[in-house]
Amino acid sequence: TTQIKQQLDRLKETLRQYEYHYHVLDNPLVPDAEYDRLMNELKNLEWQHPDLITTDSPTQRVGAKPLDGFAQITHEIPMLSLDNAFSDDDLDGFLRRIEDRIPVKSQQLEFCCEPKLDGLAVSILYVDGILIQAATRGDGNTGEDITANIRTIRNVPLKLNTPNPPARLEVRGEVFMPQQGFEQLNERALAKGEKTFANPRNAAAGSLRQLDPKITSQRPLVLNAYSIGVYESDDQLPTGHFERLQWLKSLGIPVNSEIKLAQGREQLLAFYQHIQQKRSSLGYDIDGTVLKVNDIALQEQLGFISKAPRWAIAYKFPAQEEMTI
Ligand SMILES: Cc1ccc2cc(C(N)=O)cc(O)c2n1
Repeated sequence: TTQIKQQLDRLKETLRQYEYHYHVLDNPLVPDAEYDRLMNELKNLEWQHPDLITTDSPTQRVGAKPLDGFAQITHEIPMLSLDNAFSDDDLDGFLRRIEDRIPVKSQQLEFCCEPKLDGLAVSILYVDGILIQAATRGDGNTGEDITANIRTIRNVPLKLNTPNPPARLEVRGEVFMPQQGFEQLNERALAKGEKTFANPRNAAAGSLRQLDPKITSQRPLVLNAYSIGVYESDDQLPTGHFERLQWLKSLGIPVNSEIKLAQGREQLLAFYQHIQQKRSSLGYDIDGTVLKVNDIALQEQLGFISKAPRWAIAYKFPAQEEMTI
């Protein structure tokens, strides 16, 4: 069966590369028909040799049966929320509080800037490069085990795209539902006389809280990573947050394409205005931007205020007039 094993490994690795290029690099290598053909070839071969099926196979995204409930998971490192800014003055207060604590003028400081995705924060643990466990943020200290549901999200890799993975890597990110998928889901629900969701965030939350992964698997969910939690490896991580996110992307973890480095107050405001102008054309809901001191050593010096980091701020947009349908 070594012959069969080699054939299975080749098929799995090829499908993983196709998924990486399609979902993470946004640059498909082959037409969907070719991807589907290979996936069916792998499914048939695994059906003939069920004993050779591995948990990281691209065919193993949808769990067998529905759960009775969700187990609780305690986060080794608390998942904290962000302090908010609602005006340029609030942003200036954030910058001043940083300058009060570290001997660096904010004009010289580099920030990692990103759109603030309006979804649910999750934690995904990879051990030796294999997806082992996933949890909701919950109250920041304990969340729900949603591993079976996270596995169904097509842009979440079941195996990291590297020959020497870290012993343990916890990826933190936001799971959201793009607007188009949300509208199609509600149309289908209406047609079937089922309940509709008020907004994409509720739809994403409802989809992740499904006890039956087969239902979650049919929901158009997307993950975008935004930070690293637990990390155990012989290799050091990059010393900047932006560089860490690019490293995650090289491992096959999807990262939002709008994330940029900015230096000083003017460039922060320019990023905020740039994203605000793009907001209606992004294709997914955001409620502002997240601006983080990029240098990890400085983040550690700045630490956290009670529950939110002193080194990051969510600069939110004014509430949009809700469309009354
Ligand atoms: C530390 C932290 C906490 C919550 C976050 C939430 C988002 C988000 N909703 O996009 C992005 C981030 O970079 C975050 N960063």
